[in-house]
Amino acid sequence: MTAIPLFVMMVMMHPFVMILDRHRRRFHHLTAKIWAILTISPFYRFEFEGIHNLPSDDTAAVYVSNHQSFLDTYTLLTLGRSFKFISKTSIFLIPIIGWAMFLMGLVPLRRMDSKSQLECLKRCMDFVRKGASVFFFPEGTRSKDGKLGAFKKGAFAVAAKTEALVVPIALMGTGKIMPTGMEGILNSGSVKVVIHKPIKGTDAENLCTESRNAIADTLIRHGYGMNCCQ
Ligand SMILES: CCCCCCCCCCCCCCCC(=O)OC[C@@H](O)COP(=O)(O)O
Repeated sequence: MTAIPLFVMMVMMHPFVMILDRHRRRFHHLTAKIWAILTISPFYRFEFEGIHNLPSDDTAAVYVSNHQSFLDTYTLLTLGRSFKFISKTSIFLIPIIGWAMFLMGLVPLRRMDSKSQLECLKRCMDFVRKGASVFFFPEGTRSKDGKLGAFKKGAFAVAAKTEALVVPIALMGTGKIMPTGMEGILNSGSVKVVIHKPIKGTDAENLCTESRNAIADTLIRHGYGMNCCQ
């Protein structure tokens, strides 16, 4: 159980983090990276392709990826980038993990609540304008069959308004290891993450289509299907 000592360290360092690195909070993301590596390494191999496409950590960007499993966030945390996940509020209620998410500055979202959606997008634009990055799962929920679903436009509206880079990422294999609805089991398997070239633009529709097509191409190349054509 590595989370408790790491969380205590986060709490002790938090005042310094808020004084010295209020928006990106890189110390907390480094702690989360260590926690994620220690938590998943005993269970599955994970590899990254296209690491050279990752903007530097001091470049504000909007990261987007497909969503297959809770293991997606663990795997992405190992990248050590200080991007702020947009997360459904219920995950913030998990002891230690949720508290750490709060200290990291992750963004809560009540998915069915339009006021919360607006508040979430405002917070994301504020983060990006202050040099921090954000991470969206534009499908809004985990895929039940590994196939790519329709993308919501929120992430791309943030990028279009702030003219921040969009970094499309394709995740493969997490849904096989921990399928949606079967969080109690861990099947054997491995994970591959493909980081695509960043995209820039001021048209949210185009940013959405280009990002989804990049991710879809990779999923199709690796034998995953599509649930719908956006
Ligand atoms: C103390 C050690 C450090 C701990 C660091 C913890 C960091 C945890 C980061 C968690 C980020 C969670 C992002 C979740 C995004 C989200 O909310 O996606 C929705 C799906 O998932 C679940 O929805 P559904 O598939 O509809 O059930």
